[in-house]
Amino acid sequence: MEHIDLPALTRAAGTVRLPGSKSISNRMLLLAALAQGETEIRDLLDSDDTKVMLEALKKVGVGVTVTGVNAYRITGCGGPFPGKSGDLFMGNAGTAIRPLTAALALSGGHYRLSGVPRMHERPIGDLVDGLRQIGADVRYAGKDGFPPLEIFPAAVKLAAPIRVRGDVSSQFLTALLMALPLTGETAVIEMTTELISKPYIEITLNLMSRFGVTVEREGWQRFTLRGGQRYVSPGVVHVEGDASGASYFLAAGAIGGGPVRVEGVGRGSIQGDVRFAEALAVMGARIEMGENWIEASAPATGKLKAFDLDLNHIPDAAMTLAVAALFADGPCTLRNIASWRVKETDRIAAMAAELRKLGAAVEEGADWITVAPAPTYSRNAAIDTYDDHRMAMCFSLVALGGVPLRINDPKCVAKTFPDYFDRFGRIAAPVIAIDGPSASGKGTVAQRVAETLGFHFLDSGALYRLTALAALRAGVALDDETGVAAVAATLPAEFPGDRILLAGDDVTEAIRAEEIGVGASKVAALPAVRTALLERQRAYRRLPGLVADGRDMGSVVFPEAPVKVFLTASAEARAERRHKQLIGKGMPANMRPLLQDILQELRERDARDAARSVAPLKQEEDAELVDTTPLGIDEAVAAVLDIVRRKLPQVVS
Ligand SMILES: Nc1ncnc2c1ncn2[C@@H]1O[C@H](COP(=O)(O)OP(=O)(O)O)[C@@H](O)[C@H]1O
Ligand SMILES: Nc1ccn([C@H]2C[C@H](O)[C@@H](COP(=O)(O)OP(=O)(O)O)O2)c(=O)n1
Repeated sequence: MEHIDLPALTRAAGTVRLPGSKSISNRMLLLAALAQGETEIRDLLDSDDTKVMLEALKKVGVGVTVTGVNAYRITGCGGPFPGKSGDLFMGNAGTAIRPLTAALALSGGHYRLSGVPRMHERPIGDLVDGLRQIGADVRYAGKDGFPPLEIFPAAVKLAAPIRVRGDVSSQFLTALLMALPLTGETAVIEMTTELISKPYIEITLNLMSRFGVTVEREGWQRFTLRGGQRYVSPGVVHVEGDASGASYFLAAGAIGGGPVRVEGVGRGSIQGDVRFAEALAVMGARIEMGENWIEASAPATGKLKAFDLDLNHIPDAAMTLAVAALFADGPCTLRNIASWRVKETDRIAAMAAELRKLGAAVEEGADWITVAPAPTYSRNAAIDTYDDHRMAMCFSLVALGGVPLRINDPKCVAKTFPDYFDRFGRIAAPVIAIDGPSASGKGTVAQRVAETLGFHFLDSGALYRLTALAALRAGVALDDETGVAAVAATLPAEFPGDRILLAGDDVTEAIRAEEIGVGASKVAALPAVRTALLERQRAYRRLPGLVADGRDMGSVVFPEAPVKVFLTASAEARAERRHKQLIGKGMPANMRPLLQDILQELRERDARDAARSVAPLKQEEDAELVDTTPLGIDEAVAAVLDIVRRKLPQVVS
């Protein structure tokens, strides 16, 4: 069985940009397709389900243009689909087949809808019944009540209210609501059973109103769509981040100190799961919220509080609380979570079994679970995930309590969050930041420390050197800020083994040339260049940890680094090292700069790196000074490892 081993972690801090919400992505695609005008959709989720929707829309005559990363222009039909026939493959995308069935049934064409075998086991009968009540001609091509479906043109009549069940899936109601404006007539929907997952209907109503169609609602029983309303493109729309996915990172901030900020959901969010932040606040976590972001930090007291909460409104995100409960100051009870029993797995049973492996005392009932924290937890427990993405994601948080563990079958996160563990590493992997002037030994020491600890290594100077070299090769002047920033943003660099490639060309040696060092120092003074390289550097933060060397590792790129070292040496010692390095490389004496010239150039570079307006080279207040003037390489490495041992005792044995 594949697995991932998470080390004992102590601190989580940083920023995560969330992937787009699946529910919102597919609703927006359909509404944009039915609307009059062009809609620019930004931050669309890149997943199997959205691909299915995009392909289907193209087949029935909707204009789809890719305008950027996760950005599309949808040319709406201003009414029913113009393509009057089509064979549409829906994969296993519930959020595509349900609303499309309704919209196609009202488009006056002949269509077939099918999917993977599992899709043909997922019920759609309540929706088909609803559509048949208004005269739509939808037939089962396989088993009654399930896809595949065949749809024929039919005359629709809306005289009587449409009566549908609400207790199986709220997606049937969503599908009808989104499609009915195609008729142009007044339509009424009445629920025959209690509606579940109301927050999802709120999302539907909210998005419909953004496209100009309002629904009158009497409680959750009766919905009226007045006739004569049409969808009109609102122009540019952004897909919110996935709020359930946000819960892991917010809990990470609450358990691991924080602050952890998620971007893509916030006060303006229309997803019910943002209320997870309220539950964390009940646990004492400090929560801040903006229109489009939420930030979580540990309680001021340092200890999370026990809770007893009804979590019916946030069943998915609530799983995260069951794991956070391990670090609370008393037993925690999660109530009204019966739906856990019928999700990807029986989540109550699965949660109880895996929490017990860690040593927590767990009690469970039909629709509740109580987790009593233990003073210490078993190390290196192997957690099973039951093919349930949320089990894998929640249990990653255990590591932040300083408890190493194994997570089996981690790839199950692909269902909603394929790069979850990379993103988790970007807020939780410890960073050792080593900054200092040229030839202080940063690169040599950082690399050795990384090898000793088994950590990843970032030579940030190499990125500035690559930028300078790439700019020179492209004929871009090194003081052309916009031009060089564009080069930096699209740097075609690769780092196979010990080599460095630029557009496939081996430049490992070329970027070490003195004139490229000077060029690097010049382009590094341009703010737009620094911004262009920022995220690229942060992406190096991965588990089990990172050693990063440069000028602003501790101040700008990884300000939350738990270990910050300022490595320096006298200018004379550094000039001498560079001189020796050149001799060591076999540079002939007649081509070698004189020691005094190296010293002069080094002083000029120090001055430029320290005087620039953005991210100047300086010792941060929380960085420890290591002066290597009197030290050999081994001693310098030992000095840094001593600091790591003191600050991160769990990573050095
Ligand atoms: N503490 C030290 N004592 C002597 N020489 C050193 C020491 N640290 C590094 N060096 C040597 O100095 C040169 C420059 O070191 P490097 O790691 O490239 O510095 P930086 O990355 O800070 O520019 C290398 O040849 C390296 O072997
Ligand atoms: N994090 C960083 C790393 C390097 N730079 C700039 C400043 C340096 O003069 C150049 C080259 O960096 P590099 O670390 O490769 O240079 P040295 O080996 O220390 O001479 O890039 C920076 O501004 N910020």
